[in-house]
Amino acid sequence: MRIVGLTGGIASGKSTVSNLFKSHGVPVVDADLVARDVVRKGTGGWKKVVAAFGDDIVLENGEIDRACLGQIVFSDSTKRQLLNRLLAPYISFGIFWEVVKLWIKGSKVIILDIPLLFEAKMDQCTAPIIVVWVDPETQVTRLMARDGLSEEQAKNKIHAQTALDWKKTKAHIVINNSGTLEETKLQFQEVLNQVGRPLTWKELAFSREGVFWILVSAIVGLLMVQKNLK
Ligand SMILES: CC(C)(COP(=O)(O)OP(=O)(O)OC[C@H]1O[C@@H](n2cnc3c(N)ncnc32)[C@H](O)[C@@H]1O)[C@@H](O)C(=O)NCCC(=O)NCCS
Ligand SMILES: Nc1ncnc2c1ncn2[C@@H]1O[C@H](COP(=O)(O)OP(=O)(O)OP(=O)(O)O)[C@@H](O)[C@H]1O
Repeated sequence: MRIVGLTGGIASGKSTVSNLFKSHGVPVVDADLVARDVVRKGTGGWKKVVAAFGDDIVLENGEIDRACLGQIVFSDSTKRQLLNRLLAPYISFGIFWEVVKLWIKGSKVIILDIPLLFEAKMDQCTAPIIVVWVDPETQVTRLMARDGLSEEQAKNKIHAQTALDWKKTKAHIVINNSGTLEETKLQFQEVLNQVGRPLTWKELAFSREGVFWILVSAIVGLLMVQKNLK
């Protein structure tokens, strides 16, 4: 199985690119969705977060007030690190489980769309790594427009993440999403070809079929050895 890492900065265009993958039939594990699931009312993650940040971040319906928690953690790095530490085990397990489900289905190539790929050290389990890059001005403008933020709020969120230019240096593939959607789609075609090339032996061995054939070969080998010993 090939697990492709898709990362970037906030509002750099990860979801835009992951939607292109989905529309070409390539399954995507979205870490932001997993991160939402693990703090649903009553879950273990919810309990940890409420115990650490207090009832002020809980809405009347019992769910976490994400906007309020976001305001706290995006302007205070100590609190952000605390939130990351509390949720990391739940998010890692949630991602692992989503990958296992796709493995069981027989998917050979999957995309892991995760903003904190390097910070969570998940870059070690993914290859190739795609970084969706955007120039700093466009990033601020798109983030302000999408989330209705002031320039200061948008910059706070951007600076809460590892620099996008650094992530770019760690990428196997860079998609420059600073231009139009059409320009991004043109780059995407080439990326799709690269991602879809035949699996390596190692990737094949970790696919569902690979494990099946390894097991069959081991059983046949054992039977032959037993037969020869008789
Ligand atoms: C702070 C929270 C409540 C804000 O929720 P909100 O709905 O406003 O934003 P959403 O979850 O859609 O995230 C939007 C983007 O913010 C960025 N972001 C989210 N969490 C973090 C973080 N801890 N550090 C840096 N950037 C982050 C990502 O680029 C993400 O794509 C939420 O992001 C959260 O619970 N974050 C901690 C979990 C986490 O690490 N998520 C990232 C997935 S690995
Ligand atoms: N090439 C483009 N041209 C114009 N707008 C774009 C382009 N790419 C993305 N956008 C817009 O920019 C915003 C951010 O894009 P997107 O949601 O894909 O980013 P993201 O990296 O997934 O964000 P997040 O980190 O918050 O999950 C969206 O409103 C999207 O419609």
